[in-house]
Amino acid sequence: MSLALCALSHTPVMGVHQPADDVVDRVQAAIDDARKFVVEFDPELVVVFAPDHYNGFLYDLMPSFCIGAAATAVGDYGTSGGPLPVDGSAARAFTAAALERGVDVAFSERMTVDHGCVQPLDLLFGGIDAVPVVPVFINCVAEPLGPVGRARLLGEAIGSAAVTLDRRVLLLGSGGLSHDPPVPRLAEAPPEVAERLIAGRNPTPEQRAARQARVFDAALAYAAGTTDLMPLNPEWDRRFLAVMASGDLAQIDSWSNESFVEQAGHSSHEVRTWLAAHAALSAQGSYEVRSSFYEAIPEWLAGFGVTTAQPRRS
Ligand SMILES: O=C(O)CCc1cccc(O)c1O
Ligand SMILES: [Fe+2]
Repeated sequence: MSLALCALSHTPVMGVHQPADDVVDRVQAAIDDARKFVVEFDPELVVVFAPDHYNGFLYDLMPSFCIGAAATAVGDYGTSGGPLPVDGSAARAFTAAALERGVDVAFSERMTVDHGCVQPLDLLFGGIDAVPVVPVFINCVAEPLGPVGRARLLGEAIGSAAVTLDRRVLLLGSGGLSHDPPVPRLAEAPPEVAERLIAGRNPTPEQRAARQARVFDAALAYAAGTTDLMPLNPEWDRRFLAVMASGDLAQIDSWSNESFVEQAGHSSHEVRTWLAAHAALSAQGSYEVRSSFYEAIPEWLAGFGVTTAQPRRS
């Protein structure tokens, strides 16, 4: 009956094409601090709210949300691969709680996750084997998306079930903030790309390498200012972080899906993972942000944030 939160951006370009040393040092310090917080909290279960990038969830069947009772990581971008130590009974309890509250979450006994889920586990725990997890997929890229407020309700439902467990549960959000990396979109895709978005599960190593190289190349060009990808939006990012810190999460319900895309890029929808994690934390009562790091890092194609939060001590 104890919750804590860590939310952070993920980016596969980290460690591949680095920004200036002082930026890397500040990010490292923020992650080290978050790791210290997590180690001290000593979670017995980690709920990872994560997006997917057409590795586990494709257009052959695209849910808005999915809770995994068993899961395997694809190991993209050098992140850890293989089976996750999923707590299946917690996953089933969270699913039942969400359904009970009218959030029609999908459920998987064989989920596939990618760097969106695994990078924060690698950064905070040094791998995927350290602590039992429940992966919670939130669709953040595959349009059409439901209204953002639904992610808040999903988080509240899972948090309300998590507080009834007699365990220390870390709520981990992965993604965002403002960013618009070159993720293909079905509406604009030529037939062969559309086919991959619908049915391109398990690419060959060569296909995966080519995709990853395209993202790395885009990052170099973006940092050099030679792309038409939209700029990061630190102002929007700080506004979002302020809402998360305020605890008044329902404010976000009035942010239209179009406004996310226009102001902060298509992949800014990944902040739905932050919203769900904060909403889950609120199930234990009011909370306080313990630490908050933010920096716009074009070299990594990301507005990069790291937040830790805990229930308010009265
Ligand atoms: O592989 C992909 O499709 C996208 C990779 C990617 C790049 C920058 C920021 C992200 O959050 C991200 O996920
Ligand atoms: Fe992402």
